Amino acid sequence: MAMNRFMHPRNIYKTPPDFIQLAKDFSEFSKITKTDVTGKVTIDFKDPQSLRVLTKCTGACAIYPLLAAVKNQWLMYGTETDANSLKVAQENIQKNNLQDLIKLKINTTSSIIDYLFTENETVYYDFCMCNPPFYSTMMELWESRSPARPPPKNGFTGSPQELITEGGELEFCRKLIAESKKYCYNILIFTSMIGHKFNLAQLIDDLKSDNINYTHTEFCQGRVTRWGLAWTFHDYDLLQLLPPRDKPRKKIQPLVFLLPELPNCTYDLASASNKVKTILDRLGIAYEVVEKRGNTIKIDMVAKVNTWSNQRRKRRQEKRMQEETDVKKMKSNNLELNDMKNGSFEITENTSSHVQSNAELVVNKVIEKNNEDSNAVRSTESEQEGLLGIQVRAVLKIFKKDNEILLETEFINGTLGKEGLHQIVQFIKNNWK
Ligand SMILES: C[S@@+](CC[C@H](N)C(=O)[O-])C[C@H]1O[C@@H](n2cnc3c(N)ncnc32)[C@H](O)[C@@H]1O
Repeated sequence: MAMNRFMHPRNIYKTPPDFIQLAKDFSEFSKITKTDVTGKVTIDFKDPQSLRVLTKCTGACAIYPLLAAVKNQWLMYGTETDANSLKVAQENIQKNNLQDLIKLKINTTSSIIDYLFTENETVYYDFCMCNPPFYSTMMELWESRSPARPPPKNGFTGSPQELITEGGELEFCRKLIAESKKYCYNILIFTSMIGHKFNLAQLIDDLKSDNINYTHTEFCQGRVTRWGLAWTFHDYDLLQLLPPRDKPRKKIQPLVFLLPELPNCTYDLASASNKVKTILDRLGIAYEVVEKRGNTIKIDMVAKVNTWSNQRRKRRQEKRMQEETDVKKMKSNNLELNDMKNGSFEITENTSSHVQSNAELVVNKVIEKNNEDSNAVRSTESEQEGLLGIQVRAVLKIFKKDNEILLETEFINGTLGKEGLHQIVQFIKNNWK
């Protein structure tokens, strides 16, 4: 679904770019355009090469300083760690003759804004904007899109250094927040673009718990949604930056479950979260406590194999197989005993198969059938393991409210979708004893 109807009121693409004019101005762009039956000029948004040419004609590097300088004549100061990106950005600035408005500086440190103030602590900026690399690894980049979703309508155009940073955008923005505290008087408003909604929620929690004044918004364009986060340490009304949305989007309420009291256990957060962890261990689901503060514990869990569904069927099957093996053993012992009594021959495994009774044949058939079934279960699991994909990744928030311990779940990604997470929650509920 195109998100254009939720576009920010000041989004410059509210008026779509004029592809006919671009094709006239840039011969390279005219080569990738197509004219449809209605005469509309368009490009293939799924083709990375077409997107690369398009972004080249609208400016990919230092794009925000360029837009701010051209639209508002703001003085912008751009920073970049990648020498090549900095070079291309500098060329863009010169081509547009904006070197008086935009200055660039290479950042050779691991800081984000810290290094800007090492030489001069008395520089002041109205605001800072950050477009962080979104992912922590190439793997996360690919896994960020659930295979359950249709293929992306747009190709990826970012290079690895543009898209990847250690700890992903969450840690990048946390670092920016930490550095912002140090330079709270040098910059009036701090802002960052956020690529993942679950990171926005985490960062908002961080700002809230530090009592920092913040606001956030959504950028909707084409089929992409991104989020913007702004915070300040000054007495500044951030809400005036954001006019209310004319068409509010439906808010998805998180799913919250009551975790009842456990027998022989104190009813508190620690016991409840330990129980959740024990159940996740039992399911072989990897997890990490990502937050522990006050009345809240947050667990980031990643299930790579579906170990929770059909548990009852698997248990019934195992029990039946055990009973059948016991029956078989008993019968074979009886046979052995009879033969010993008759003094005819010693039973070996080979000879016993020749003296199977019909009943045993039936038993063996059932065992064979059951083995087939359990192999089928195993092969599906090993196929799933072979895929090395994520079945369900979610954040489990266990918190105390009004003397009750609650579990709130947030689906992040995974091939089994939200249904997979519901099944895990159901498993937790069934085993809450
Ligand atoms: C998503 S890209 C944005 C590219 C470009 N700044 C723009 O807005 O068009 C993120 C960029 O952040 C750069 N980067 C990563 N760590 C940085 C840091 N500590 N300081 C400045 N830039 C950094 C990366 O090299 C990458 O080019």
